[in-house]
Amino acid sequence: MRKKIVAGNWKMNNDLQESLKLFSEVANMVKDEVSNDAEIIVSAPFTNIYALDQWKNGSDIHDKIKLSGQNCCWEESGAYTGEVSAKMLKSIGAEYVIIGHSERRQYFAETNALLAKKVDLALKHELIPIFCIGETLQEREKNIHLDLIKNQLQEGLFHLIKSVVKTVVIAYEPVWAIGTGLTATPEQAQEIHAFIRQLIVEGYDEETANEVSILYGGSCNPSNAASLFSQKDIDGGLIGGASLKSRDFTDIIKTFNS
Ligand SMILES: O=C[C@H](O)COP(=O)(O)O
Repeated sequence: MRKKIVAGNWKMNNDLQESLKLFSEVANMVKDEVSNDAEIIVSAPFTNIYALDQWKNGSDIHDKIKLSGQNCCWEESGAYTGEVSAKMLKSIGAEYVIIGHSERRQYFAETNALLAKKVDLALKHELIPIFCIGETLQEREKNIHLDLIKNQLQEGLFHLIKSVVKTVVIAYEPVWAIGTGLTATPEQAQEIHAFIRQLIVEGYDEETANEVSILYGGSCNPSNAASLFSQKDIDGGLIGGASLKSRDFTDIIKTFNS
């Protein structure tokens, strides 16, 4: 059965002290207020993951919040100045890694073929990829968004065998909704999530499709999370801006209580 997941993507925000403060606030709120079994993930900047893992291990929340990287290199190791490998991430406590976020695709020209290599290395080092897909406004207006999403999955993820693909998390993030306040309506998001699940059925089978968690991302906040997460094929969220405020992030997690 697929997991319910709320993942916070801090992006390039929070220095070390700010990260420790926010993480401990979230951890304490989660401990006191969250009674559901949603998987909670914080995707912090590389530089702060080790310290957050140390803090976590010294606290009583241990496994309640998992750590994630926001990217990893497409190569195992070597002369790639500025890059961080999947193995390095695993060694400092990360259990997940975001791959193919639209900001990486846009600002770093990451292609589906490159992302497929990252997925393979993440899995090799026992990191669960959170594989991001989604269309721009122009692509939606041109009505090519379904083909685009299909390509992103076929080229970036569907090379995996069935037993492996079912362990991966997919995040559907319409680019036009990221950081804009323009959330997809629950119906718009559900339509695409159902389409994604159907593609998994076609590429693999129904059982596999039912195992894969598909998250929604794009201006998700405490006011709209419940209506989004109540959709049949939406298994949680990848949260940007609202994950930078402990109260908002915890309130989003708590929507799985209701
Ligand atoms: O990874 C998170 C997404 O880019 C969503 O960001 P946002 O919640 O700030 O729109």
